[in-house]
Amino acid sequence: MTCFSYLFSRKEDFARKHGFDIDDEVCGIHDVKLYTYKELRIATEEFSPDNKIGEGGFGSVFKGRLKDGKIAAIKVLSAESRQGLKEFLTEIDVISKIEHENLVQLYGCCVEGNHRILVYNYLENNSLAQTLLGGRQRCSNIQFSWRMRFNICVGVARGLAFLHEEVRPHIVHRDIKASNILLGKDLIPKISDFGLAKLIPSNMTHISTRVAGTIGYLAPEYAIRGQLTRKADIYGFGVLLIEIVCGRGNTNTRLPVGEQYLLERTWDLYERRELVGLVDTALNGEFDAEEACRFLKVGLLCTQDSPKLRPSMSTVVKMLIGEVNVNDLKITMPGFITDFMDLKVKGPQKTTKAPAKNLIESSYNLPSSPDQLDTSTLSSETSAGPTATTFTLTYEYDQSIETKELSV
Ligand SMILES: Nc1ncnc2c1ncn2[C@@H]1O[C@H](COP(=O)(O)OP(=O)(O)OP(=O)(O)O)[C@@H](O)[C@H]1O
Repeated sequence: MTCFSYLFSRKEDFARKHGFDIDDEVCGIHDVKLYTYKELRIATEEFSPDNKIGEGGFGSVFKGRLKDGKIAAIKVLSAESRQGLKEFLTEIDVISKIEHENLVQLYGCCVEGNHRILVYNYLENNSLAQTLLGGRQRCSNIQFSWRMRFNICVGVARGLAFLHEEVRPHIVHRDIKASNILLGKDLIPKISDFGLAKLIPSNMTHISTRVAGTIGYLAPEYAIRGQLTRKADIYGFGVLLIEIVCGRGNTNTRLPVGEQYLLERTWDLYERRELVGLVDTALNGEFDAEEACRFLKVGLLCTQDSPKLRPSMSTVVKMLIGEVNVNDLKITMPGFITDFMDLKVKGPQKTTKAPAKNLIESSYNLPSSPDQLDTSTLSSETSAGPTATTFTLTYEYDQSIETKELSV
């Protein structure tokens, strides 16, 4: 495959040569690596379906070989950014400078014309959703031993701790889930899609659909009151941690009632002191029971209803590796999104309704009417920046329905 990669050290030369509109301010952003559309077209063989490796809410993802020989995952954002070029490049500049063993590396982007394309380090072993949790649709034969799962959980925790506590300003990922954990050749886990929220225009439905689509990972205070803090990511991490130990997704309606919702089941077995019974049977008993139960307890600590009670990610890392003892800690009941509140998430073009039965028992103290919803704390710690997501919360009473719109 022929391939080209132009990296101009000066954006002015690049813009002049390719005829796109870069003003003086944009030219000040010198660190972002820019790819031409032509190079990416060649790298992906005209964005051939044969090179398409996935489709997410943000758009299609292609595999391609860049001019320098590197294999890349090329993510074509499906709508023009609502941001100006300068804001877009500023965000890309921030994201591409974030480097950590457990984060997917963003190489650069293409911003020619209306195109907004992100170029990432390619990871050959798919996501946890497609492998460990893929069920019958698994696209790999990797056998995840206990030691591998241990390393994956600790790696993801380290990556998230880095985003939360070391990157300045802190980054709230917003969408921690199994499909956003990719595995490299050596099975080192890498978190993808961090920092993307700010790049997405308000007229894209993705931010709205992703809330509905990943509801099993959604912290109740985020789903219900739009409070987005690092604690919402920690909740998502807790769900993921339990999934990895149990080898199953958080919701499986084909299982008998009582076993369908993983978090509910984990709490139930914790109270009965039978946590070990949850560990993935595919391990054939070959695991360290003390470690596995510790991981499940950490998962429960992370998903407690009160965000304040959830440990920080750096503490989670210490708990997982045994530097902080979790056995003496009191664990309170997980927060679930409730059955009687139907969460609808609305975008300007489309309204998406979450399936009614993804909602389970609640310990969450909901306001009794939409008017009592607390909107004062929206995005209180949203270092990933504001977005234009509108939630429509629908309250269903006996005969009537009331709605309240929240902008996050
Ligand atoms: N850096 C990468 N290396 C290898 N494959 C990737 C990479 N990034 C994405 N993919 C593939 O593309 C698929 C789609 O990724 P994308 O992040 O766009 O969506 P998603 O995480 O599946 O869903 P959502 O957008 O709702 O979060 C992934 O499941 C993965 O198979």
